[in-house]
Amino acid sequence: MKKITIVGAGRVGETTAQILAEEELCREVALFDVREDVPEGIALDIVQTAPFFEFDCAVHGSNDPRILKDSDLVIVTAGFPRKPGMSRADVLESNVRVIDEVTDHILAYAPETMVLMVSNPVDTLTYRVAQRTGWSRNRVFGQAGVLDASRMASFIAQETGFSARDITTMVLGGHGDTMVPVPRFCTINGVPLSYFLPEDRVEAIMERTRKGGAEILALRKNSSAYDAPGAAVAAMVDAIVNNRRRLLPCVALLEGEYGEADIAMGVPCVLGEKGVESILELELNEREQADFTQSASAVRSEIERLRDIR
Ligand SMILES: NC(=O)C1=CN([C@@H]2O[C@H](COP(=O)(O)OP(=O)(O)OC[C@H]3O[C@@H](n4cnc5c(N)ncnc54)[C@H](O)[C@@H]3O)[C@@H](O)[C@H]2O)C=CC1
Ligand SMILES: O=C([O-])CC(=O)C(=O)O
Repeated sequence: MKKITIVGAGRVGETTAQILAEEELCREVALFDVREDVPEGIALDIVQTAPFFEFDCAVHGSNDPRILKDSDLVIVTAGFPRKPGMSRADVLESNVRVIDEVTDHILAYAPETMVLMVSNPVDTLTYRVAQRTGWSRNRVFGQAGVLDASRMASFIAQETGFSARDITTMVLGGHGDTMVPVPRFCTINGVPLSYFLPEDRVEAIMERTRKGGAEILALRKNSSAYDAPGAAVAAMVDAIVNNRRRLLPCVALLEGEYGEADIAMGVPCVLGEKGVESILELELNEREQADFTQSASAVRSEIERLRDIR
């Protein structure tokens, strides 16, 4: 992949840019932000780490949206993070305005690109971008489940003492308090989680995962998470640029899968060079499906609020 543009040179945008450059996941990382001079400053700072990390990927920043030209992938991290005590949905109205403006830049300057949404509430804003662009669902998708699954894996690692490298987890649904961790699909090097942990501990880990973003926000105080979010976005980028066809939970537009349509939310997807190549429809048990449906209602109520925003 030649060029990746990150829109929103804030905490998540900067962390992501640094990882993309370090891992040489493209030849050029571009940063766009409305804060005067800031994207140029961040780009310069990242470029100066090149001798340490031994990369020669170019990094540029600008306040001019024409920097989006020729992007193969645009990652959108622009907009307001929530503050302690708020839900992600509480920034919907403020962030829709930002995202509509960003989408118009994408349509004007990068009409051939794929779009990876990060800004919250990510399910509803992914839906908004898909509606406004009219692009096919392989090209417009979002990051949530990769992060939520990594949180769940880290909690399981702490609880069991096993390496996080050996832990595979699955979190579906909307990226909010109704997200759906699925312990039935979690293993430690292929061994089901239930072999190691009793049900009440698994339930506690599921609950901590659902509140994982809020836990960090409460501790960091002036910022929501950005280290693990940046790494999660980079993992998705790696799957795309290397055409790995990884099975990852992504925010995707549903067309009947899991009994839902006209909505974007987290489902297991095959992620490769064309973006979301397909959606895997797992057979959920009764509780998992009920939780997924409840999560879809929460996302749908946000999507309904979009109608009142001009
Ligand atoms: N999907 C996920 O898993 C995660 C999503 N997020 C979300 O990502 C977003 C960014 O979070 P942070 O980086 O911590 O926030 P931040 O406040 O550090 O950065 C946001 C940046 O967006 C820029 N911006 C605002 N309006 C813009 C516009 N019209 N065009 C271009 N840039 C614009 C701001 O100037 C700022 O630099 C938030 O909505 C947050 O909730 C954060 C972590 C994980
Ligand atoms: O908690 C937030 O608002 C940011 C986010 O989405 C996360 O860290 O999961």
